[in-house]
Amino acid sequence: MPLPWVEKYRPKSFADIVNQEEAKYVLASWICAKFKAPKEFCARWAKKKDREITEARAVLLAGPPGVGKTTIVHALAREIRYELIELNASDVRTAERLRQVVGSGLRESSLFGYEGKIVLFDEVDGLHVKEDKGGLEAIIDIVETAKVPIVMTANNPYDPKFRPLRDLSLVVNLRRLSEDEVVEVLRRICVNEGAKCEDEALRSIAKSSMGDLRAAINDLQMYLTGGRKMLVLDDIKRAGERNPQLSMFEILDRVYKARWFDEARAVSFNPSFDWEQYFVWALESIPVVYKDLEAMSTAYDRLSKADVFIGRIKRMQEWELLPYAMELALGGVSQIKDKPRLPPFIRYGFPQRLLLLARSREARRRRDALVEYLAQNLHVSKSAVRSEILYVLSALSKANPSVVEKLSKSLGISAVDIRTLL
Ligand SMILES: Nc1ncnc2c1ncn2[C@@H]1O[C@H](COP(=O)(O)OP(=O)(O)OP(=O)(O)O)[C@@H](O)[C@H]1O
Repeated sequence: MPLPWVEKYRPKSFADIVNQEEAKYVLASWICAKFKAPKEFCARWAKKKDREITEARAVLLAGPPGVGKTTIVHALAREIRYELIELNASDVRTAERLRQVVGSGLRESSLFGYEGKIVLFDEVDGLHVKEDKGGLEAIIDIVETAKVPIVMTANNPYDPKFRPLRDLSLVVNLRRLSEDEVVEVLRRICVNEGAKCEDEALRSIAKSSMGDLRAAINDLQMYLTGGRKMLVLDDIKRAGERNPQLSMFEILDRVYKARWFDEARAVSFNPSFDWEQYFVWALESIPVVYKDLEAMSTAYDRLSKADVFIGRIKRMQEWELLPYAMELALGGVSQIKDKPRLPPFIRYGFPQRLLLLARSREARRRRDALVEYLAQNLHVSKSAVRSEILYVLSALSKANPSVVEKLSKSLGISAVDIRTLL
């Protein structure tokens, strides 16, 4: 599977982040005033001296989607060589778990030689004040007591429910990117991918992204899937028309807009059709296309039946069953009784699953490093760690959570790192 370009081109340093200078200066000034940070970094970026900034307990980055809120914190952690502890609304949902993760995570030193830790609460506005009351209170509690930098992000922090959190934090607004800025980033990606992209085509993508760089990059990747090296305005206008090298965007469009069963099934005969990718995309596109619950559930039902076939095919290597799976996954998803009228332009999104896989790469890398570390120190093989020791540890730690703490002390590994393994 290709790496999503939003991850591939996620800026690694402050300098690479496009046009959020004010936010960079404020964040850097805050970090440099209150925490340990490299001199060169502070000399370049810490330009603000206002007390409001240098004394704030936490920073709340606010702004529309896809303008770099999460990216700026990742880049900051890298610049100051801090370990990033990233949490989102679902982690925060149970206050207990939050305390566990953040509490011990902040106490112990890290296995990987970082200078410190920085906590990112991503999308705090994803919290529901009623259901997640404990979560919001826990964040406030942590902001009030923590000794490490805490940064939060939100699309809309002005909701009254966040008042207490807002009062404790320095709110930094990130700007929506201009059309020219988006075009500039897209142009650089085209050059890097060795693709010739017409300026007008990039401008058209930028226009419809409305300042959301993530959406624009996803769109560009969709237009250039399958190793295409050329993009002209006509491609964008024509998306959906016949073309032998179909992008996933076009494949989905053809499947959903097919007028009869055979037309949908015929999409699989196209040389660029990749059924494994199609499954991932179809799974997330169904609710985008079918707003009607009945239609949505029928489509999911057919896709799940196709998936049962795929499971059997993989287990028993009975490839002759593949046509049945394809009929269900293509014709079945497309031809639905009383099918609702579809809009002329459907905005398919890049599958979150692929994005998550890319994002969790770092977590997987760490897990591997830890398994190796345990294997070496306990003088057993890595597979023994994975198949036996982790299992025993997980059972023991459920019965008695202090086991993890003890192990953490005797091996000198952070308890959080151990917990990620269990
Ligand atoms: N200012 C920027 N400069 C360079 N790239 C950016 C910028 N903003 C966004 N991007 C690109 O868009 C992707 C998404 O950005 P990011 O996840 O930081 O957005 P966000 O503001 O946190 O959005 P959301 O609120 O939806 O989480 C990044 O991986 C990066 O490729």
